[in-house]
Amino acid sequence: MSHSLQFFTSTRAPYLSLKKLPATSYTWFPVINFPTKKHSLKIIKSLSSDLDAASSQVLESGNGQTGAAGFLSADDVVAVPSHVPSDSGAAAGIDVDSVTEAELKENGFRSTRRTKLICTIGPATCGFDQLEALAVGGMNVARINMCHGTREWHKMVIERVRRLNEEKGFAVAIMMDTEGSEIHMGDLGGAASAKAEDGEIWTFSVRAFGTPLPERTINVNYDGFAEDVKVGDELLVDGGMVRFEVIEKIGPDVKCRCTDPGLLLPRANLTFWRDGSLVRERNAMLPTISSKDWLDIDFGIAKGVDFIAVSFVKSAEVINHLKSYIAARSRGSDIAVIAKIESIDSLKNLEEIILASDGAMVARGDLGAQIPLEQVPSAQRRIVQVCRQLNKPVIVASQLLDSMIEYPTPTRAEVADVSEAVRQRADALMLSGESAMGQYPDKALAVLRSVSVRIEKWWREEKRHEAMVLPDVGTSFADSISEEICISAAKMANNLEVDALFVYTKTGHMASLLSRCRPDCPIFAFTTTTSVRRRLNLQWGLIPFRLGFSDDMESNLNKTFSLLKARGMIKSGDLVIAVSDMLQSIQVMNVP
Ligand SMILES: Nc1ncnc2c1ncn2[C@@H]1O[C@H](COP(=O)(O)OP(=O)(O)OP(=O)(O)O)[C@@H](O)[C@H]1O
Ligand SMILES: CC(=O)C(=O)O
Ligand SMILES: [K+]
Ligand SMILES: [Mg+2]
Repeated sequence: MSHSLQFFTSTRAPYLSLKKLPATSYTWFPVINFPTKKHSLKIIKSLSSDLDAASSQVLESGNGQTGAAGFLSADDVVAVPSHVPSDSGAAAGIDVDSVTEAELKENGFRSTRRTKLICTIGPATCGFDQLEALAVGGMNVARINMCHGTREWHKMVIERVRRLNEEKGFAVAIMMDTEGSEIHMGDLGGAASAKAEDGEIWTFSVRAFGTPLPERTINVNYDGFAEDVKVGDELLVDGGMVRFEVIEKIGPDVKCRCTDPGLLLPRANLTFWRDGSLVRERNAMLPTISSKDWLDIDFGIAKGVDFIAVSFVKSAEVINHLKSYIAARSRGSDIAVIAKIESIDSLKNLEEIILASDGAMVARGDLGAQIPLEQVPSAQRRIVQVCRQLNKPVIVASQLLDSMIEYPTPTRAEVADVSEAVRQRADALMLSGESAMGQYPDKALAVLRSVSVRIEKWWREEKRHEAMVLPDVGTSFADSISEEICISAAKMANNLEVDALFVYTKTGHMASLLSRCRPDCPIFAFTTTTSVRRRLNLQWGLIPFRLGFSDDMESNLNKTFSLLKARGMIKSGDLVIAVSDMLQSIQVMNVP
């Protein structure tokens, strides 16, 4: 197969494009930014081996710096494979993914994206190439939702993400999201969806049916359902996507009339309301972590997932319990526990839950089914603020770009919602159905990316940061020193307009303290293990590198400078502030 080489013009410069290859496997490099003549030739040659003779002659005569026989000039942009094999991190002694590297080289430090992006993986994105496209598009964390799919399927996704990291140098972390034991519908007997029309009578039942299910019948997972509901209650599917009114109870069957028609999806969440409030009968006693969840958690520990997100957390106790369970089972590797805030109880006990957790998720889908919708934005704002104060990463999730499940562009309202989450400086934004089963997963990710970068830039330029009181979160004197160092270093970085903050951290703690300050410049976080590197990938503004380093900061810095310089990621004269876990000091220096 030969690939044709094309020029097409844009407002900026002529671009070279490689046809017949998926655009996602390429990174666009401006020619002037090729770090060395040797580097550019290597890239060009590795491409040209696939090109037809005429095009490859053109390319082989080019050196990328001075123009190729009149074809390449300093403003041209060429596509290069987004992973250049000879550039692999391990060989060079430092691991960073090729996408971040290209972004740093192309746009400079200031323009790198600070907000992290999470994609829920589903049927639309579980192929290796699809996962790679998401990683190239900026996915920092892949989420698997244990509500859906089989264990075999989850295993396959985890293995593919790990292989992607190993082969292509990414640090995509894996988040496993538990099912939880709230009330939900069954799987619709295998159907992808079912349409409920206005006025139709449907039966909700706890009885076990064979497949196919009787017509207009829905299974409910909670045995006490028929006893707890009353005639006249309102039954909300997925927080109001479809509504029913309970008209009759016949033993285990509950007959309901559809009052708001819509699409029923498998395993959709169910809530029932009486006199305008959510009814919480015995179901409030259901365990947060069900027996099925414990099996899933064992699976997650065995597979070494990076994060476990716990659905419908009600108290700090369940988080503490899970953390000690993980500590006992997975010696050495520590899996971070994320509390999903999606119930009334979790809002009541917010501070203590977040304090006990390693991070939180504003799970707006279910939250909006439990509290009035108009209260969701203020709850989001409060959760983001508490997390930042307590130094825990926070994720804003659900319906960010819901219309993109079906359409290639977002609504203006969705863009405004994403902008607000970025403006609140949440650590991460999450795609759900948009990436799991939508038509345009890559486009949705690209929207999150471009809106994040734009809003972050605007906010930096306008210097509009909300000054937030950052209380002392350390429990020891040494912790307090680290906090003070990070707060001072971030302030100095802003005032001196430095190019980057460097942090050398074994556990990642010092990096998170710097991230909490949300400085203007990016934070290069150097850590010794790949697992800490992956975990740091959830936190605002951190560019995680894996690097072997010692307690001698002088030699660490020299090593870092020479490695990053060799790869064109920093240059002589760049102003850097360095802090470390080992040495409690702040160093300000120009790259030699
Ligand atoms: N592994 C999967 N297999 C099939 N479909 C999936 C999978 N993961 C997600 N989906 C689809 O994407 C939709 C949105 O995903 P999402 O993770 O938000 O689930 P959810 O059912 O809304 O539950 P949750 O409240 O836990 O987020 C789901 O309703 C489902 O249709
Ligand atoms: C993400 C999730 O669980 C929710 O929004 O409900
Ligand atoms: K879930
Ligand atoms: Mg939920």
